[in-house]
Amino acid sequence: MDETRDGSAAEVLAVRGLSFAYQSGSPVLHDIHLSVGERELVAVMGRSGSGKSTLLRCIAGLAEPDAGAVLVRGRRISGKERRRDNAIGMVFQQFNLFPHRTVRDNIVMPLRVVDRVPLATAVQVADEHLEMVGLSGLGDRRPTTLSGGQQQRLAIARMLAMRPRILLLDEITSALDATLTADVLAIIRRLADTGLPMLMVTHELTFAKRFADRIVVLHDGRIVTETSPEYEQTLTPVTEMDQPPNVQR
Ligand SMILES: Nc1ncnc2c1ncn2[C@@H]1O[C@H](COP(=O)(O)OP(=O)(O)OP(=O)(O)O)[C@@H](O)[C@H]1O
Repeated sequence: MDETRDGSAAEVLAVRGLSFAYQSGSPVLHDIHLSVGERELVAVMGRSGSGKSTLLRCIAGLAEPDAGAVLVRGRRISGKERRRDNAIGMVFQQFNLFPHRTVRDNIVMPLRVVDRVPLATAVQVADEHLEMVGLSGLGDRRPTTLSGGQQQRLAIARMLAMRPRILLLDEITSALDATLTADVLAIIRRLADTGLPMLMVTHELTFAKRFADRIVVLHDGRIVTETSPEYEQTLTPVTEMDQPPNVQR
């Protein structure tokens, strides 16, 4: 059996020794180790270009690491499997919605095409997920008629409907104002509490401290700090974006 037992029972996602370089350039990620447990929301922070999005893309199977492994509940799975099985869902800063389809169809379509869910079931699942993110009643509208926060919540609902076992969020609130950011992150926090582990890239230290269980800091493709939000002092340099936190490499 293609199985590698390599983590504790509570560990849902484990990244082991992951390294990656784009073909055109020098290495971007170096020997990354991290884990996300049951009901955990882990924030990934770091200055621009430190490798945060690349890390999520490698974990999601959208980029193939040069070394290392990604394990889901202790089982090592290839990038192809991660993409195929919807094991790891990813929501992007750009909402990537279908503008010519209704809000409801934006959820129904991937369910039908990717998971071959019957239409009536897909519609029911879509409406349940719209309600979950506070968008019931808007199913017949076009995404372009929604606010930025509503569009982002639709993108989250669409991914959740695919029932991922882990959710990766790449700067999903960067286009939103502070109030909408807090609204969206409150939904994210509730979902984590219901048992969906998440890894969330963000530049917002205030929100990371408020909503995340742990904060992982990347600098030049290496994890330089892994801490709980209480240890604010170790994170101060990240907000200044001028030097790595003062911790051992
Ligand atoms: N498609 C690509 N081809 C070559 N190099 C890339 C590509 N995408 C990103 N890079 C480089 O990889 C490094 C990490 O980029 P990445 O987007 O992962 O950083 P980031 O921490 O997410 O940045 P930001 O906070 O600005 O989104 C950067 O030096 C970037 O220039």
